[in-house]
Amino acid sequence: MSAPLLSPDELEAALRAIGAERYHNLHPFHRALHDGRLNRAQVQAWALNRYYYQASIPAKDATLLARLPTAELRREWRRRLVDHDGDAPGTGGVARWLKLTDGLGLDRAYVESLEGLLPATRFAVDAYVAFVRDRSVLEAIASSLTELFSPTIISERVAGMLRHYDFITPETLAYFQPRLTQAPRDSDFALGYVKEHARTPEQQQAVLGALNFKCGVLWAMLDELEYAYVNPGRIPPGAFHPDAA
Ligand SMILES: O=C(O)c1cc(C(=O)O)c2c(n1)C(=O)C(=O)c1cc(C(=O)O)[nH]c1-2
Repeated sequence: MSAPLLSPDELEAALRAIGAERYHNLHPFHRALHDGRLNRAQVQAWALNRYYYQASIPAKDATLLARLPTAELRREWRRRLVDHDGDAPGTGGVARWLKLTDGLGLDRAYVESLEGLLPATRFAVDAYVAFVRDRSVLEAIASSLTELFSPTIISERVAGMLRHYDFITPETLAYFQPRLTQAPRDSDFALGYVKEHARTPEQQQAVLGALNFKCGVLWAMLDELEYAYVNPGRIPPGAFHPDAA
């Protein structure tokens, strides 16, 4: 049966339903991270792997920026590059993420070298960048819509980690504070764009597929963190090893 044409609000409801079912706040590794059930080495592994996601976001936004057809859209999207890369050395989200890995006692050169990444982190992040590069502008914009759900998880994470881990301070979690305003601004824009431009059932299904894909990217990263560092705790050869940190 072919998919029905949804009203813009029905499309939004369908997108939100995907988040409610599939967003990575539901993953057991995140639950353990936020509830204080991980040790310092496991938190280090999470931050080290997430660094690759953070560092790749501006590259994925740059590939999309190049394809946006109007100055208005490019102006809107280029803010994301500045948010992540900053406008001077030591500023921006990626630099703030390195404050987190510093605060956890990881060597900065080791983090930036990407040598300790889990294979699935690399595959998942690279797949996200390739998706945004290769799919339609509509799907590329829709794939950023996980950010609709991130303020809730970020609030939970900051409160939970500060409460449960004595090695975490407000300074090390400074990455997250600006995201609480940046993410809603960005996702409101992306949601408005998608509601306006997904006008056929095929386009709407493509948008929903893009969000499903992106939820899978985030979920797959946590699956391998769980497998490697929690249960059964089988670390792939060459990946970050707590004893070596
Ligand atoms: O902490 C999180 O759980 C979380 C999730 C997401 C997301 O849902 O993709 C992003 C971020 N953080 C984030 O910090 C960020 O800069 C970001 C950019 C994007 C994107 O797809 O363009 N997602 C996310």
